[in-house]
Amino acid sequence: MIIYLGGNMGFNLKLIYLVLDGMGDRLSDPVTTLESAEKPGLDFIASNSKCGLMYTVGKGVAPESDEAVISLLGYDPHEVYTGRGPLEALGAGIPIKEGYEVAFRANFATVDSSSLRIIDRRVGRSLKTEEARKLAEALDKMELEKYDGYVRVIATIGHRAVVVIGSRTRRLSPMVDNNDPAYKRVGLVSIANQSFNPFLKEIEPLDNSEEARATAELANLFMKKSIEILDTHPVNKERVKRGLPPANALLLRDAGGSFPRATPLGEKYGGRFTVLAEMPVEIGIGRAFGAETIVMDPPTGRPEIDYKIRLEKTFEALEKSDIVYVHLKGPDEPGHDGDAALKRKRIEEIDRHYVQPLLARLKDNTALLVTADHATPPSVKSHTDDPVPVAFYAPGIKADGLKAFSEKEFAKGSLGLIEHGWMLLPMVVKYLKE
Ligand SMILES: O=C(O)[C@H](O)COP(=O)(O)O
Repeated sequence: MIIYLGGNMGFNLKLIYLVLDGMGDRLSDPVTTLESAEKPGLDFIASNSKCGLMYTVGKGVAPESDEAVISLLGYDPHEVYTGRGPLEALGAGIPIKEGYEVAFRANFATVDSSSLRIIDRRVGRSLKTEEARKLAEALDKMELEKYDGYVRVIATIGHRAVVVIGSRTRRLSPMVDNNDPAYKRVGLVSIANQSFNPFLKEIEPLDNSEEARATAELANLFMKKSIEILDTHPVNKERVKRGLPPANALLLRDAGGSFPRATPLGEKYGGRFTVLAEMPVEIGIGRAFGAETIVMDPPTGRPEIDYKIRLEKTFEALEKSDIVYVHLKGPDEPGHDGDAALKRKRIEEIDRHYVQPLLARLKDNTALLVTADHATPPSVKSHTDDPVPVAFYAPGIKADGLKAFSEKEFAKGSLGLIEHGWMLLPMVVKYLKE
């Protein structure tokens, strides 16, 4: 990975780029989570910034986080994207052999093992990372009967995992469908389905190549064998005894067989670029795009401690960087679960323990850009294509003086409606260098 070590090329201001995962709701929601939350820090930013709304990838696209984050970093995902699987693999520290291996993002899930009906795509969010590790170990290095095939399975955080399907002798292809019906594959990109038939699908090749056919066959072989092994695994037996759902299948999505080839972040913006991330996919993006990438431990459930650590790391990184991108997962999960009260609490926690103390310490050599990678409205329980709020605060900037940090209020902002997330950062960097 290339990390740009060049000096600060003309930055007059440094930048903290704060992205709150899934923070936005629907513009059409009667009251959005942001509107109902107590968040004096974000509201201060709203009244002292230039504000607007932004489609993070484009109108009509309900993006997954990875394509949205790539876009927020200033790259058109249609040009550089190679699938989420390899980014998750890079985040988990797994190399992939381009041409002979295909990586998928995977979810441990609960299914009815005879009908293959999906009971819960995330094992009720009750699977501990330690349990997932044991289950993954039972599947990892599985040999497949065809095409000299084999599998790597690595658990990452909670129910999340990476699955790599490989062949020792045959070339494989990422052009295969998801077996996870919650995401529709369009080319290499996946789009969240707002409703779907809850059954595990067979993986289909997406083109007529031998490589795609072989990859789909190997993935389906793995699926069958993995359900047999998981269903009777002691971790699952123990979970069922305790009244918990078993993690007895893996949902695969977002196959990819290579890493993005793009100008590294530091070189693109002519400065030192750091990414602070807690989830494997954002860690993978930081690494794939050549940023200095700082891994934050997953949240412990004690926000006052977790955000204090994140804040310290932000300021440490700022010492050595021109741009520090900080990705906080907080609001996204309760959005997916339709839990509006918890989403509100997550935003309030970030405000109290991260944003307010950050504002108190912000020096006049630093600007702040705050937005979300997509909306995850509790009213929909999935990502949507709604535009998200974006605020740019810089010392001395002519602010819009908006009353609150919210979707509807930001529709009045001077930044207007930004059509693509990738337009934002180049514009901001130009300002930082003026
Ligand atoms: O939480 C995650 O990993 C993703 O952002 C959402 O993925 P999911 O729909 O599989 O929960």
